[in-house]
Amino acid sequence: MTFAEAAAAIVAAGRRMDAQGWVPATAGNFSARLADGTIAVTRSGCHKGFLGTDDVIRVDAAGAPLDPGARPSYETLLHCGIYRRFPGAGAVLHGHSVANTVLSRRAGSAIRLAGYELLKAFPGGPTHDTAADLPVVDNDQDIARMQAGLDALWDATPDAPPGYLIRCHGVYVWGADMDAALMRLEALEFMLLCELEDGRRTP
Ligand SMILES: CSCCC(=O)C(=O)COP(=O)(O)O
Ligand SMILES: [Zn+2]
Repeated sequence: MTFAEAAAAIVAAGRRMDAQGWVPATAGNFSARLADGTIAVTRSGCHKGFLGTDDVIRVDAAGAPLDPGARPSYETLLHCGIYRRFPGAGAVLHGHSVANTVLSRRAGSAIRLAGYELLKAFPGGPTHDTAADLPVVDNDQDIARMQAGLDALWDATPDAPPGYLIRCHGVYVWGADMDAALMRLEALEFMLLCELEDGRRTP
């Protein structure tokens, strides 16, 4: 994928996520892996529903901007951590929805999603009759330290699903390309909203 293609896909993903209310204020960040191993990632601090292609920045695999004056997402190292660990990851999405934020506040170290038809959007075969334990990690303003915790988690759980929640913060999801990442994110947010609604009805 070229930088221009990645930037266009990132801008479109931002509009789509904003339409769902998943990137309030300046929340969220998105990226795509480029053919040469560098990464296209959103600029820090802008509204992700109104991105232009000049709000997409190129960084190296360690997160350093190729243009030293550019300010990539504060959470760029989490994107780099996903690309480093998962060679099949081509795009990463991060959003702050009500469902993922509320559920992560109540959760322990994982949220079990079981029996949903939409689990077919995740690895594990073409069946709903399965479960995914979505990791929940504590929020930390030290992003490198948070990534070190995620690396330890993935070492211990190599079959973890392609996503995780950060407590009281948001979700990260990835896929082979932007369309696959968006499909997973939509499936995951749907299931999380079901869990939230279910919890509201349960006394
Ligand atoms: C107001 S949102 C706080 C930062 C954050 O969690 C986020 O997703 C956006 O940060 P970025 O640096 O990528 O704009
Ligand atoms: Zn965030």
